[in-house]
Amino acid sequence: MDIENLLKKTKAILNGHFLLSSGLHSDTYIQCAQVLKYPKYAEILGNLLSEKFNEKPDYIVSPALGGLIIGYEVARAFNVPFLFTERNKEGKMELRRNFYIEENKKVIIIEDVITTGKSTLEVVESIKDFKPNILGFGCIVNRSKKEFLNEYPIKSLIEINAKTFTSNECPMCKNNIKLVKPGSRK
Ligand SMILES: O=P(O)(O)OC[C@H]1O[C@H](OP(=O)(O)OP(=O)(O)O)[C@H](O)[C@@H]1O
Ligand SMILES: O=C(O)c1cc(=O)[nH]c(=O)[nH]1
Repeated sequence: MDIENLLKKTKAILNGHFLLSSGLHSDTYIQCAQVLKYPKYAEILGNLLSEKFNEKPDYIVSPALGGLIIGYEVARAFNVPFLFTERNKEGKMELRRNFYIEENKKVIIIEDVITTGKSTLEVVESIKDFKPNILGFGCIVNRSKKEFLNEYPIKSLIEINAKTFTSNECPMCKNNIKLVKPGSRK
């Protein structure tokens, strides 16, 4: 499947001036909710992402909100439980809702987009007390230009090389283009 074409066709690739989860600015934003709003595409993307891993996990874990749909579809493809983390009032990522992982279980963390990897590593931190055996990270779009995050492999359906800027060096800020914040991080 041509993933770039699918993202374009579903209008998931946006151009403008965006504040990313990491605080960086970019002229490109991949709004995966636009492609994932079609259940058939979500299922196909989940299947394709599951095929990138050669070991079956015991659990898929994703951060809310962006990771929910694709994480669920990858879990469905593997036929394993899907757990999600969410932020508490202080903004700290937590596993809630009585979710737990038995010790030494194989876990894959699934995201919609990885830019800096900060959110993914917050998921790792939030489940570390369960001593998981993390097989790797998966995402629809890898913007990080990395194949590994810490020691773990990043498997993606597409790598997109979109530029990011700090607010000081952002050319869109200099041109007074309105800044849009699509994500949910406070
Ligand atoms: O690799 P990073 O630099 O951490 O950026 C990627 C993260 O940003 C987005 O989430 P966001 O925090 O915007 O929240 P949302 O998914 O709830 O909208 C996305 O869903 C990833 O989780
Ligand atoms: O870094 C982010 O926050 C981010 C970038 C992107 O292209 N899409 C997204 O959902 N989040």
